[in-house]
Amino acid sequence: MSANPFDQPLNDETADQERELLDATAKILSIPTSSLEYCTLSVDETLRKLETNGTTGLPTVAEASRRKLTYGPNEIEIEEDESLWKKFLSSFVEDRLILLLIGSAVVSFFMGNIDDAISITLAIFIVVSVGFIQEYRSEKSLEALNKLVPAECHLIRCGQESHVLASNLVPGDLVHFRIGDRIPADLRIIEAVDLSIDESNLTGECEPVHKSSQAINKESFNDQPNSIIPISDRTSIAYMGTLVKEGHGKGIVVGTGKNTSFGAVFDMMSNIEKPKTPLQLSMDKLGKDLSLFSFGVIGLICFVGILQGRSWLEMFQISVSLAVAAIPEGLPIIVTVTLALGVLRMAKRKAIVRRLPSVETLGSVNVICSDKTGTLTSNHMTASKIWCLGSMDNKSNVLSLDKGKNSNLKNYLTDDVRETLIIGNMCNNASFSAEHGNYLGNPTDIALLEQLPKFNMKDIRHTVKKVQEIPFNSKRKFMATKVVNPDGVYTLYVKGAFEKMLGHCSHYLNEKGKNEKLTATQRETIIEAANALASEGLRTLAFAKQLLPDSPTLLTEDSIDDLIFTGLIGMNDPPRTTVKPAIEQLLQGGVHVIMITGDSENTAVNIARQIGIPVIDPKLSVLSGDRLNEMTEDQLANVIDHVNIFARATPEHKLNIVKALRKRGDVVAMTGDGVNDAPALKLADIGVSMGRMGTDVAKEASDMVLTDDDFSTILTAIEEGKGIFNNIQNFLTFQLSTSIAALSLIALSTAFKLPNPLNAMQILWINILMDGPPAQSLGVEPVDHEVMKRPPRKRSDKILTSSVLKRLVGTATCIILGTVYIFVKEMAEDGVVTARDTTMTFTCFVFFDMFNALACRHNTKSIFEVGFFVNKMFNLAVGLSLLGQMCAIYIPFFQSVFKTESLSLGDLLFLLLISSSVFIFDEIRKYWIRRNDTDDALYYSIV
Ligand SMILES: Nc1ncnc2c1ncn2[C@@H]1O[C@H](COP(=O)(O)OP(=O)(O)OP(=O)(O)O)[C@@H](O)[C@H]1O
Ligand SMILES: [Ca+2]
Repeated sequence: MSANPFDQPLNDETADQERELLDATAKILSIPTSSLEYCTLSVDETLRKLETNGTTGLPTVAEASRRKLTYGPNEIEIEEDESLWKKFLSSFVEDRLILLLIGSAVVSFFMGNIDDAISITLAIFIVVSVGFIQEYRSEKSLEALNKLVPAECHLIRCGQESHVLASNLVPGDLVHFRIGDRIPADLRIIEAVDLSIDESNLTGECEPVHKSSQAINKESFNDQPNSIIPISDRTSIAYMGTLVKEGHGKGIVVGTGKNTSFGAVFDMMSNIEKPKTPLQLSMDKLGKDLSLFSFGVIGLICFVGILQGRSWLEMFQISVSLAVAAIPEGLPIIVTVTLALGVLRMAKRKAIVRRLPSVETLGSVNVICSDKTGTLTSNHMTASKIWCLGSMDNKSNVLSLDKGKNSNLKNYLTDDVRETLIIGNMCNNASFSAEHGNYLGNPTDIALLEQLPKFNMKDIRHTVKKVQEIPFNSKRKFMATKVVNPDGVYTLYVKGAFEKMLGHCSHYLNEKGKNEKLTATQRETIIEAANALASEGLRTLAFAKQLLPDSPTLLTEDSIDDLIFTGLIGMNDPPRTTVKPAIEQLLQGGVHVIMITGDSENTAVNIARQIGIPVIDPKLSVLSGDRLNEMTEDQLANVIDHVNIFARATPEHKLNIVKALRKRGDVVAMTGDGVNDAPALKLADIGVSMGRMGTDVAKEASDMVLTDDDFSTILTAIEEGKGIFNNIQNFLTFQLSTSIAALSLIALSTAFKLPNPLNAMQILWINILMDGPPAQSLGVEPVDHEVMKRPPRKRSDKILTSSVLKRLVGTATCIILGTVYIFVKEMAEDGVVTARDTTMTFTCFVFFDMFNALACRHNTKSIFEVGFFVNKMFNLAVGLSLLGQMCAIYIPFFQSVFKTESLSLGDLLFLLLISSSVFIFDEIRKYWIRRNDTDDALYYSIV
């Protein structure tokens, strides 16, 4: 186990890619930016130079607006690098098959087949346009994804503190940041408490960098090239986009938007193509395999055709069009568009996917690990009970604070209660925002400040001087502040988890304000009282203090000892209302739900029971951090099956639990909001963070952000994920069956020495239907809510399962038989192939295709059950396709292009009758599957 879970390398592959990138970034970062200048200036010099104030920020709003005009908003824009036209034109030459088609048009032209030349040119234009529009859409929707989570920050301007969008910042602004925040601009740090910042996304250095307000001595970097201080040595600068891993501080904005180091690298990053998702990769591979196969078949057809003495130009045209049609070149694009549209749909349902591959993984999740505070509960703390040893002496005697906002509890203010409240006040970093009319900061801290008025007490932090702070973090589980009173007396105030604190307490404060030695029985009483509070689901904090001789020595974590215990406060943080039903549904769908919390065992068990996480026997189902420390990874993997709750977990424990689960082959989703969740969020197959109350660090580490902070949104996301996967399977069935049918049709007619049933133009039209709108519309089929009742898909499961293949071959056979029947029947009537014959065959194939598309809208459910009107885009696409087909048959211009002629209404009806067979057969198949309810019905293997 590594001491610092943040610096564990998470993935070797990405590490390699990152390294490459970083070499390039290093170059860019050596270009001077404002941070280079300001890191060597003192705090005062910085303030003077930027004409701002270190406590109140910029003096006037007007000044801020003026600067915004000069420097622009604090945003990094991506510039469009190529014009649309250029992109469109280049797509003609990028595809080799299209080039071949153009070649064949040119050849036709010179051979005097002007008709053909025009038709093929037109077809090429349509094929390329449809492809281009789809690709453009996919790009646009991917771009839209990047804008979904805007950055925010704590700004102090004209003495007012507020929470604003980071884009509002201008140079000279004063900002406040704390553990878990993302730095909103390049800042010159003017105040730092135990501050370390993770700059790995800028420098690649995993170890967080310790930062302070100390100016850098320029002289010591004279040996560097151009005497430039390396970016990682500017320790008085906090860079935009980096993450606060420890402590808190204040800084003055010195660079915004493009004038930041992040802005400089971002420009470069935006030109780098995103890695493809596993699904996209496997689609690419499938596409390649199919191409190879099709080329083989087409080559054979062409060869046999020429041997039979057919016109080589005709064979060439047919082959190339067949290649265009049979090769599902649109497949990867449709997959991307489907993923991207799905992701946008999820965004509307409040789940923002930050990494596309997660969508595929969502359907396979079989374990959800969730942190408690802030995820299952809302992290809106209210101090609800207070207990002090002196005034209340046994555990059942507690002072309840939930008596309404205006209640007066002054009469209960014994000395130990007062001191406990004072510690809660002193050992506190929340601040009041006049603009918002409430406190900003850590919810625990806020809850403590909100109690003061009930006792007629005031925030007295301004009356003392804070000299040192050991900030709270999840590993330490306490916070300490050292202050000096006006009379020169130093006092240490400590608050934190009671297990951590009690060991360091030697005395307690009695109700009269006297220190007394703690006896063993009294310790027991404190533990009992703490457990009693926790068993009610309250988050329990202990409070203690110590008078220090006026020693200037710096306090360390280990030197804290010999404290005076004053009391306990139980905080209420009820579960979110939507959590319980969500967990119920998850359990029903075969997903194992585990709570991992930094809170105590009793609190965790109480909350778990409230939200329906099964805790049958607390001895077996609950594991605490201490016991986790003693276990090896294998032991952990063994017990994890029956453990539902991990309590008093550190960030490292959270990470190890996820690791152990993944090692067993589970597909793990981890949900969390805090800095303590970040490493686990990153390691999980899907990290899910809370968008509103969650920290930036957690959001940064996660794959998905829930914008409404609602745990149950995960259900929606999983549902969409499963739905998207089904849709991809469906349009794959559609595309491949059409492709196989077209290919086989030409192959058969060649083999049996029949004339070609479809000409080149017709094949290209079919290609547009198959690769274009109808296929795409299958990708946006609304989710069937029943997917949630099915078990998760296995990670290793292929997208083309054997049942998909069976269905595909069956459908293709049906289409081939029907079309061949029409062709042979029409031909037999007059013995020669006329325009009417091919028109009939062509129309028959197109009708088949449309019925096939209809059947492919669902893999197991009857369309009558799914409903004909739920997928509007599908109806539109099919409607337009049919309209197009009618144009091809009845409009003279297109008749000459497609070499068709008008059909009678009777003909059309007859064709509809024949082609509906593919739909009817598939309905029968669905009925049969559902009646037998075989594994096939699930389409997936059971986990
Ligand atoms: N601001 C704070 N100051 C001092 N102690 C705190 C503070 N916040 C929390 N604690 C104590 O530390 C404990 C653990 O907190 P931690 O952040 O590790 O997890 P958590 O937020 O309680 O739970 P979860 O991991 O479910 O979010 C809390 O139970 C509480 O006793
Ligand atoms: Ca949390």
